[in-house]
Amino acid sequence: MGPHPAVAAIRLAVRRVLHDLLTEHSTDTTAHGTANTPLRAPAHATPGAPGAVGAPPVPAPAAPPAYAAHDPAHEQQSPPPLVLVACSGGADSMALASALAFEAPKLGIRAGGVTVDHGLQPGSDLRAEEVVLRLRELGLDPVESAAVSVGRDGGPEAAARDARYAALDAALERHGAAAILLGHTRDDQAETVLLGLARGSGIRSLSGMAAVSGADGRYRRPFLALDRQTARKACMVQSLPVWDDPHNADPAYTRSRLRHEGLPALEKALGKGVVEALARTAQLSRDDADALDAWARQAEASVRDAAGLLECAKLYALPPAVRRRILRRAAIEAGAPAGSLFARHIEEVDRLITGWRGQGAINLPGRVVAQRQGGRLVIRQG
Ligand SMILES: Nc1ncnc2c1ncn2[C@@H]1O[C@H](COP(=O)(O)OP(=O)(O)OP(=O)(O)O)[C@@H](O)[C@H]1O
Repeated sequence: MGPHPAVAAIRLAVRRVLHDLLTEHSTDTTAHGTANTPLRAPAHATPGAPGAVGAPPVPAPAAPPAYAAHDPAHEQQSPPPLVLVACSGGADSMALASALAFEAPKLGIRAGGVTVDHGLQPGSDLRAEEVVLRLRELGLDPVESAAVSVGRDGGPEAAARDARYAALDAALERHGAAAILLGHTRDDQAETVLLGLARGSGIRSLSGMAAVSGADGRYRRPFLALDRQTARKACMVQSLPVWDDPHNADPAYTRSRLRHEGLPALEKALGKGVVEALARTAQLSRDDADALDAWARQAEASVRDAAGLLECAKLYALPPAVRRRILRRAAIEAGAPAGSLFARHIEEVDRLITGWRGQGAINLPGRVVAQRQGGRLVIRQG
């Protein structure tokens, strides 16, 4: 008898991502002409992005690729690659850890784990140690807990996230890991899309979280197409103890209110498929945003004069979505911090092009100033 369907689903999701990593690794080393390619190319190509929202179900790979650990000459040259799981001890990342522990050895990949102690609740260090023990029990090695101190920048959620990713980056580098797996699910994706929608800042913020992100694609999200219920069920049937973060239920946090009040209300009004539809929206928006970004990058050269200044008449002729992207890029290049640059800022700069009536300079975050001078748009730090 095969595993429970929920366990099969989490394992398949992780297997796909591990296959992608093996494929990329072998392509990288081939492209760079490395003689001692450490990984054998997989026997099949995985269609679509790893864990991509709305990706068609693919059958389990028939002949899994494997790291060539049996090659003695090779063993001397480099150790097997390492993949880490970022685990809070919650259901999603415990399910992820269990699937990684099961799948990685079959592919000759080493599997480890890291848990971050945010130090935000009394006893969080003890809990982190407990997570470490659980990960070790699953057979992961190396496993560590990383204590961070959470600042205040951008609010409590953003500050905790920044500290967490800094610790995860450091763990990846310290261990020379190929990637870190994160347990974000389709439900998390739906929440992220709604938060983006509420910010009113365009399709990039509707595109939610990417299946692959970070420097060199170091972060992977195998569960983006899986629902939270499946991860919970997989923990239950494998008798994995999970920890419910009280922050997840704390109405002081926007995401928690959305999870416990907003989404249930939407589901009640619009029907059960709303989470899936929002996650699909993320993928479609990401594709659209990528295409528009590429268009803007190409168009940018054609709207600059010989001195590199932006020509207002040429900007005016562009579609607004392309023009605003060029303006945003120019503001960031001039020193405006991307995270503080909102749609309303760019709209104001845009009015220097589309609604010109001699208005003065526009102040942007990061002491950046945008002004129109002699038919040119000048954006620079003041
Ligand atoms: N303290 C932590 N240590 C390590 N990784 C973490 C930690 N908190 C979150 N993560 C990673 O980020 C992912 C998303 O976390 P988040 O808290 O946003 O969602 P969640 O649905 O509550 O996940 P989980 O059920 O795994 O806690 C987790 O699945 C995990 O991979």
